[in-house]
Amino acid sequence: MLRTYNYQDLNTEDLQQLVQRNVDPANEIRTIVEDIISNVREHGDNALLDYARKFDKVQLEKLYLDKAELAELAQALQPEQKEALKTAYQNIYKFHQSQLSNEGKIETMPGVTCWREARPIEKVGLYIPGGTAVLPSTFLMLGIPARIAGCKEIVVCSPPQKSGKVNAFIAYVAELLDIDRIYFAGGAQAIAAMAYGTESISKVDKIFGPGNQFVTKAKTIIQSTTTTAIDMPAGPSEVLVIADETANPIFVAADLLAQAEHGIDSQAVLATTSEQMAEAVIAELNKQLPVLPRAEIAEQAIKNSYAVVVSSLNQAMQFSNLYAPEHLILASENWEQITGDIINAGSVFLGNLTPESVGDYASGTNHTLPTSAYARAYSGVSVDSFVKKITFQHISPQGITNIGPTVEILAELEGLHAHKNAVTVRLAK
Ligand SMILES: NC(=O)c1ccc[n+]([C@@H]2O[C@H](COP(=O)([O-])OP(=O)(O)OC[C@H]3O[C@@H](n4cnc5c(N)ncnc54)[C@H](O)[C@@H]3O)[C@@H](O)[C@H]2O)c1
Ligand SMILES: N[C@H](CO)Cc1c[nH]c[nH+]1
Ligand SMILES: [Zn+2]
Repeated sequence: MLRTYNYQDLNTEDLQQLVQRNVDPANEIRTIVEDIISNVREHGDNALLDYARKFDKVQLEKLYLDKAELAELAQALQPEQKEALKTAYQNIYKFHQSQLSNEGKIETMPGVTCWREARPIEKVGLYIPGGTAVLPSTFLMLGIPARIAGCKEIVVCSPPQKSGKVNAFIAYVAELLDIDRIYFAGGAQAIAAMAYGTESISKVDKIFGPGNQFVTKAKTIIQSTTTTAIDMPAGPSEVLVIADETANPIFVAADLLAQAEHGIDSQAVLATTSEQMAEAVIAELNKQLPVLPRAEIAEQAIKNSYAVVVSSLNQAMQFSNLYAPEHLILASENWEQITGDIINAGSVFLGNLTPESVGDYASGTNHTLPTSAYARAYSGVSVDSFVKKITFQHISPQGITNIGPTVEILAELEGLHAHKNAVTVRLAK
């Protein structure tokens, strides 16, 4: 069920192929998405209504739910469900609030002072996935840092459910976050609407949130064609588990399946130092998978997944750094030996008692993370993602005497005499 490779049999080309995911060689996804984007640009709200009919099978009467409608929907929740969402809210809030740091002022030379201050991005767009599963946890993961950062306008889009509404959990999170409206827009059309604006939806400065291949492709396209920025490419979920002989195969299989159940294009990879462990995990997958309610989805994802047998934890880490997983689980009693070697990963789960699911929901870390090897260069969402850091400098009378001659020489060297003069006129005073 899980393809297994021996690391030592793989050459560099095999490894490169193995770590590739979600490639779109014939540009099929790009072509579909470009067409959706230009349709939304041209037809605005009407295009969104058409796509809701086409992709979400919903005939919408209006494009959003307001605060009163959301509050009414939220009443359907049981007290323990509200409590669970509140606990998650508090933990995520605590962890993200700790990210608000005030950097000190630095005197680079006597009288020359430099510093940075954070300012919120004013208009942000949050995409909350809702195709194969509705994800209120993603709403918390994006809404909390946006609120902590102090963003003025928060536009929220999520695909409409068959009921023509949003689900009660999403409605309750909207209440916790004090959100005024949720727009019914899913997929690439939601991203286009927030990047260009429509009659109802404001154009935003930056779009956040994970999604399927259509959402992710739309984000990467609008990033290069509009002035709207994106958090990162955060596509189909993936996990890489490093397991040695101290791992528990029941836990490892459960962790692989937890990400496999997200979508047929999710990927769950095992890198193990023990052939017996690989066999035991496969036996567990065979037991645990068929009884899952989302077995069909998970089975497809597991077909798209594999195990690699390595000779040491160091070799496992070498492979993991090449793969650059969204989630990395160190299923070993010896995890402390190898954390220092982690170079590329979105979020890391240490030891045998730390399931990835805790990060998905409630430990406090953010679950919006780079996929498809983008963890080589991107970090996951944080409060920093919602602010710009503006640099400041101040030069005192002593400072201009100290730094002025250096700038004059450098400006002269570049042949930029007006630059030099801006210093010279001050030195002459
Ligand atoms: N990386 C992360 O941080 C992270 C976090 C949470 C979820 N995820 C991933 O987000 C994804 C959510 O995907 P989803 O599909 O459930 O929901 P989604 O909201 O991303 O996508 C649903 C929308 O896709 C569009 N769509 C569906 N089929 C289409 C088609 N054939 N052509 C054009 N558009 C189409 C529709 O508009 C639909 O509303 C999953 O893959 C999950 O693994 C990633
Ligand atoms: N694992 C997802 C990120 O890839 C996040 C999530 C939301 N709900 C459950 N899981
Ligand atoms: Zn998950």
